[in-house]
Amino acid sequence: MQIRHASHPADVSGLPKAALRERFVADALFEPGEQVLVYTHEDRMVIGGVVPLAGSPIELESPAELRSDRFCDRRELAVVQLGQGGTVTVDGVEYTLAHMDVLYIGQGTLSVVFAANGDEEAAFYLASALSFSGHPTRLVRLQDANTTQTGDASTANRRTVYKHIHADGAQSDQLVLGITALEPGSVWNSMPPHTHDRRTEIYLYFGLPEGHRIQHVMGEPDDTRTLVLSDRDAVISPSWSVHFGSGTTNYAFVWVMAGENQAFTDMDQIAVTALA
Ligand SMILES: O=C(O)C(=O)C[C@H](O)C(=O)CO
Ligand SMILES: [Zn+2]
Repeated sequence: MQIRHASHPADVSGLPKAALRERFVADALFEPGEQVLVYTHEDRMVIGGVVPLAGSPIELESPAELRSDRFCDRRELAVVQLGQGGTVTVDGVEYTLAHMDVLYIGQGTLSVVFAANGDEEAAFYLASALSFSGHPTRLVRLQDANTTQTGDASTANRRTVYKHIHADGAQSDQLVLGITALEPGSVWNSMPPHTHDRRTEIYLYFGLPEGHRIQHVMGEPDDTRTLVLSDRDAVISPSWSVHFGSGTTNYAFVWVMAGENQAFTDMDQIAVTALA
């Protein structure tokens, strides 16, 4: 498992671009036939990818760094289907996840097995936080997620925000998770920008066609840094950092938060004119 340390904003300001990427970007998460995990000390979140091949299920392993027999001994886990479909079997109960469906798996779960469904591509994105009170495992299909339309085509930020795991949806200890999808012609996410000093947030961009890129912006509002990201790259946003970006076409991303509270609207809005 890769380990990323927590960062102070003053250290990040002058980091060379390669070091900035090493600290905050997680790429190559989706390797055929493998489980890839990244641990960040920012709110002790873990993200990763599992890509089972047809006929070869993958059982979630607990990395040595967690010092726990099973991955969910002290953790809750969210699984998002980024591919076409696949199944997740949680303590013997099988759930089928279609594209953009999310499965919440509670702390105390003993076994999690990922499998492909025939020839469909199964690409499971994993996001986890510490948890000490096992909430029930729950499948939230895309069509059952809380849905909000926001932004405007005239400012190229028309988008749909789907919330799967949140205070009024699937219950969790810390995780708040959803998916935002930009409409054709709209490219700006999370615009106008915000911070939330009470929560870390991680974005995983997907649905970006071949040949396109995302310009992701992080850093303190008056000292921003830019990262060029590709399809299925993730980027860690410490609680002090803005997190917004623009694509060369429309795209979607999974956002997941953990920390002090679960109030989605607890954001400190930042005027576009205050960015530097
Ligand atoms: O496009 C958006 O706006 C978002 O998706 C914002 C994220 O959900 C977020 O940053 C929540 O704190
Ligand atoms: Zn946010």
